[in-house]
Amino acid sequence: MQRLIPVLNNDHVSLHLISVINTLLTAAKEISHRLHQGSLAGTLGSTLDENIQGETQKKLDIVSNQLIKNMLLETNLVHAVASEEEDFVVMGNPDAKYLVAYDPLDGSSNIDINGSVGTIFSILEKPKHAAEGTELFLQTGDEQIAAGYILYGPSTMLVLTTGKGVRMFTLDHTVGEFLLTVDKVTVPQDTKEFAINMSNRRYWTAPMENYIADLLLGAEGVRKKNFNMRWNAAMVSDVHRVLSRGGIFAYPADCKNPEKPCKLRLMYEANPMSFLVEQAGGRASTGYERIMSLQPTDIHERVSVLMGSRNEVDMCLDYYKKFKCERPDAPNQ
Ligand SMILES: O=P(O)(O)OC[C@H]1O[C@](O)(COP(=O)(O)O)[C@@H](O)[C@@H]1O
Ligand SMILES: [Mg+2]
Ligand SMILES: [Mg+2]
Repeated sequence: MQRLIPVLNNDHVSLHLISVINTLLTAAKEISHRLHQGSLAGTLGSTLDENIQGETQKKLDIVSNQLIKNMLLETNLVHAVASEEEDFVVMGNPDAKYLVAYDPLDGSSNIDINGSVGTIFSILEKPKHAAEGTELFLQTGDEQIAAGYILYGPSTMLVLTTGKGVRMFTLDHTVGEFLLTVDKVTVPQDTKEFAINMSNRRYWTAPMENYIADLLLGAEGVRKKNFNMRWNAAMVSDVHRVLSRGGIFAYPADCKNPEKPCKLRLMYEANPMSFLVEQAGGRASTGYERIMSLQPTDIHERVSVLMGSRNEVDMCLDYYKKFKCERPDAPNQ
């Protein structure tokens, strides 16, 4: 089985970018180890702090964030980082060209129940025009030069794209290396599986309400087939299932809280996952726009997300065209 670095060398990925990715993996191996130790490592549970988005931080959110940030900045190859757990952009080497946006621990409500969690990352280059701080990161998803996630499940996996398809690697704990296990990830175009938090149903807008209602009618309804539902409450593991066997994953804008119509973050959740899904032949949209075409306005902004099997996402988008309604999210909110 091939190791990560020769695979990236074969793809002509620059040595500096390989080094940045490898540094993320060094941090991920440490996070994986701490997760495996569970309560024994003394790092489970919550802190008394909240992040800038008002969410309670788990101890492992903080530990994972520190590990990734410190290791990336120590390479001297990173110009700046933006993290879910950092209020502001953290500057690194002024002469370096890489920008890394990351969600250090995704699905963190799963930590205390020994469920799957992950780390998501998106790598950009410093823009050609002069920019500082937040402004550096305000680039569309199409500008990403690499993106991926590490899934800490029964095995620890890296799923990576550098714009030449998607590959999956599995951490071999005996040698401490990520080995190539799926060379060309392809999302099946059709599916009978959907992933959405059904408890939000009463807050959905008409397009999603009607789309899911038709899925639930199964073989007796207009879709003429039975659908199954899965929800892990960790985007990494829900999208991993979609990349592995197809499906549609949705966290749409809703009317639950007018101050916060969307849950998932554009820069370090939606964009990197969209890059992977599109590179694997799937589709990623807000319901109205292609996610990777959105012009970000803030590093922590949130966005409506529908992604997965191409034909199923297109079917869902037909409902967005058919059922006109007021959008709870203004574009780019
Ligand atoms: O709790 P809900 O509404 O099911 O939301 C689950 C979603 O929230 C998230 O956990 C948010 O990520 P964080 O844990 O990084 O804040 C996603 O991974 C997941 O898809
Ligand atoms: Mg997350
Ligand atoms: Mg997180």
